Amino acid sequence: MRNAHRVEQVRAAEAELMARLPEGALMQRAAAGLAATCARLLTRRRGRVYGSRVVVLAGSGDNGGDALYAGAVLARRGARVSAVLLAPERAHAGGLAALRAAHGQVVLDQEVGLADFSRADLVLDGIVGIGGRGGLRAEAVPYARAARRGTVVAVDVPSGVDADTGEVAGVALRADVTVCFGTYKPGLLIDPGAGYAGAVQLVGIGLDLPPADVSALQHPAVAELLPEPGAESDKYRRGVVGVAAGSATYPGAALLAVAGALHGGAGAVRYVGTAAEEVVRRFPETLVTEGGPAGAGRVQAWVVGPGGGEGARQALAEALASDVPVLVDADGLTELGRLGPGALAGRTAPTLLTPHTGEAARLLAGADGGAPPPADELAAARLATARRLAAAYRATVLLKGSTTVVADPGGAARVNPTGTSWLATAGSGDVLAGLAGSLLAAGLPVLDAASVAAYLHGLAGRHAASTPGAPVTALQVAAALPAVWRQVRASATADE
Ligand SMILES: NC(=O)C1=CN([C@@H]2O[C@H](COP(=O)(O)OP(=O)(O)OC[C@H]3O[C@@H](n4cnc5c(N)ncnc54)[C@H](O)[C@@H]3O)[C@@H](O)[C@H]2O)[C@@H](O)CC1
Ligand SMILES: [K+]
Repeated sequence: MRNAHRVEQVRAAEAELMARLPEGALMQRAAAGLAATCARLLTRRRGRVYGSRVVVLAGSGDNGGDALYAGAVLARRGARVSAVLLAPERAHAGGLAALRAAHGQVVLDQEVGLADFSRADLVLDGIVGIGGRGGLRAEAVPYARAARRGTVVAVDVPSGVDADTGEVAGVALRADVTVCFGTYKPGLLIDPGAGYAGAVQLVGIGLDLPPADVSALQHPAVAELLPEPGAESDKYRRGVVGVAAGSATYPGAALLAVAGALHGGAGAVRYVGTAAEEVVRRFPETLVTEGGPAGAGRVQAWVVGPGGGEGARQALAEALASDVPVLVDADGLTELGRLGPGALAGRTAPTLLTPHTGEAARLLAGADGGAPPPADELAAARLATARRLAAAYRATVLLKGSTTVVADPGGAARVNPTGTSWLATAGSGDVLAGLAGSLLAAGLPVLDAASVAAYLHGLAGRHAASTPGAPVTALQVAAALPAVWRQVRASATADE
């Protein structure tokens, strides 16, 4: 599990540790870790550190201090290091002195700085870290825009990315590698910020941290959560997932949701809706029932809404009246947006909403009574949007898109690290809904079911795309689920 903490949590932990350590010790730890990563990258790129060109972009705070100290270490190993000071009168005094003592150059002319930047083997972005507010200031913008040939290493966070949210106001430095200190920051895991961070490496500095603000699953945690049948399990004990999906207009959604559900670990899939004939023809193992969820017999979770069309309203009402977890997707979300949060008020079991940003906009409008906010604004503030919806509907929300975010009404949040743009294909959301519903029926808590589903779905998208090396269909994503399930399980066995 990758755990990320907000700036205020990091600051509190740092203050507590600094009080027990000699002055500057923490910065030395950070700078040493940073310099070690830079040396590795230079060695990989040029065979050695000696003689390589390194540019340090140093802002006015401690982030610049880290970068200057790391620059000094590289200069002592023979790198030709120049530091571009973006606020010369406020540059970190200790870091600057260390760099000068190691015979590093200081550049004050922007033209020269930009030329150095463009031809450096390695650039250290120490303009601003967790103390950054708002977008990059004007003097730093040319560096974010300039062409460059070398590797950019961001110090703690790419400058211009909001550490708490991943939001980017204006331009930001695009890094190949980000070396962060003490803990991951949410902004390194959530797009658009995650897209600027490149590969993220964590350097421990000994912080004693509270529970994470946001976390991202990795293989071992997913492997532990995957449901596994015990010796006693029959199909009913393993859980039955009910899928109310598809309509005369969209029969395909039924097939795709069932395909996802069949691979999610529930013991059986019960389909209700108008596409029963097609479903059984394609997936004979599916149980089918005429009518709606109310008359369908006992299930352990409902999936309602994919391709639901005109029947979505009734199916939603019947599923929500049950006392089992309900996943609401697609047309079900449109209906829920019309009804507002009151429709979930009487629920005794968890509800999971799986909107993309357009559906999220309609849900927010349903909660606030206003006009739907622009979907691109919601996409740019993914964490805040998911949390806002979770709070308004008192439901767990899986907000789909580039970096899928899952937020619980209690405040816990997970971000999905396996996403891929291959999943932006018709019907892929139906597969995800079925998969997550199946994990709910198998007994996973709702935050786990949602985040494990997003994780497997992302891996399956990558797997399916890599096999033909071409665009994938949603059915191919569903078909890849067993392979990625095995891959995750195998990695856990290898770790044991
Ligand atoms: N506090 C600590 O103990 C440690 C801090 N460390 C480093 O210190 C950083 C935090 O240092 P600071 O609190 O000094 O903050 P930063 O260095 O991140 O930024 C604050 C400075 O940048 C300026 N600034 C704010 N927004 C800006 C913007 N948009 N564009 C340009 N300049 C802007 C501010 O005027 C201020 O001078 C961390 O990110 C990390 O790199 C590490 O050395 C580890 C230990
Ligand atoms: K930075």
